[in-house]
Amino acid sequence: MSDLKFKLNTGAQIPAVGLGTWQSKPGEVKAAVSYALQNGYKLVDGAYCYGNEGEVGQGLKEAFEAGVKREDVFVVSKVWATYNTRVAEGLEKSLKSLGLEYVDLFLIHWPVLLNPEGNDDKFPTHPDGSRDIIKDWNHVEAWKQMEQVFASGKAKAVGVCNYSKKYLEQLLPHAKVVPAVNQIENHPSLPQQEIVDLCNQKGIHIMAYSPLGSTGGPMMSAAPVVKLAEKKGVSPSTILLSYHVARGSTVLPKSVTPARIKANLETVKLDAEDMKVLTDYSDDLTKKGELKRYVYPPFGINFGFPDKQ
Ligand SMILES: NC(=O)C1=CN([C@@H]2O[C@H](COP(=O)(O)OP(=O)(O)OC[C@H]3O[C@@H](n4cnc5c(N)ncnc54)[C@H](OP(=O)(O)O)[C@@H]3O)[C@@H](O)[C@H]2O)C=CC1
Ligand SMILES: O=C[C@H](O)[C@@H](O)[C@@H](O)[C@H](O)C(=O)O
Repeated sequence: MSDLKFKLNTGAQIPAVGLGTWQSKPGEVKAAVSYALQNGYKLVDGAYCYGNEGEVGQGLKEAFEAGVKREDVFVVSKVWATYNTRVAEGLEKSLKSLGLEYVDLFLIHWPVLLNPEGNDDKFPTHPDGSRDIIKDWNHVEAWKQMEQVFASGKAKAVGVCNYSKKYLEQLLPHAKVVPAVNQIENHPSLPQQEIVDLCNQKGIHIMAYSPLGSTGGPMMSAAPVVKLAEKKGVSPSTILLSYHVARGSTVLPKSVTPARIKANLETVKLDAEDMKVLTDYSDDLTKKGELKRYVYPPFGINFGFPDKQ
């Protein structure tokens, strides 16, 4: 099902499965990107903050030289929080590293401003080690700049990441361009139904990150996932990835291991009965107050997620 695609509100198509590159180390990520693109992947998800976009660019170049066409690859990058007042500059830096003229999708990585004039380009801190955040900044300002880079044609679509219902409701009344995407952590231990429903209603496509539970893939050992995998005769990772395709979302598994990269492109159809096993699991965790968010960086900000208030 590697050729399965969804439609964005720009009219462009977005692949259902893409390669994640967060924490893919230098020395590994070029090969991972090149291998993925030469083995059926059509989407690569990166970010300035990952510190590896130069190598991601080398992987893209190698794949292009091997015959993969630029127009057949959907490249995603994100503006980092120290660049939220300098979005065009952030995009230029990513384009330069990637060796590209445009990205297919550019996202606000987190709706928070880290001090652009602080003691570090990416992670400025106060003397006590806490993140140097400009507290009175309004995230809608970054969106205004995203609309400008969209108009420039250097980002074929623009969107957000890590937007809760509360943040999206603050943004939408001011948006001339509706975000094409909201990229959020999403898996059966964090279904985020509230924000998924709102995005569906507004025509904002969901990209699901950390689908395996992030580093080490802890979600692969969740009991209902294992049980469903046995029933369907596939691996737990396939179940976790197929869950998003069944929900109409794009899913972003990260791997630098060729066999896993290849395996992660395979999804199976989960019918209503299969999905009920996973939604019952989610509902049970919700009732018990045991939802699990694996990625919650120490910004010290309430982003409005129901599980973190
Ligand atoms: N917008 C945002 O704020 C965020 C975006 N993201 C995006 O989403 C992507 C995916 O999320 P991420 O947090 O990286 O984690 P994932 O949920 O994709 O899990 C990655 C981990 O699972 C392992 N793995 C991958 N495939 C398999 C498999 N088939 N069998 C067993 N183990 C496997 C990987 O190991 P190995 O690599 O060694 O094979 C790695 O340790 C990111 O890389 C990034 O692109 C992620 C977090 C936040
Ligand atoms: O995309 C992945 C994550 O959001 C990652 O970029 C953040 O967790 C970042 O490392 C941070 O510490 O703030």
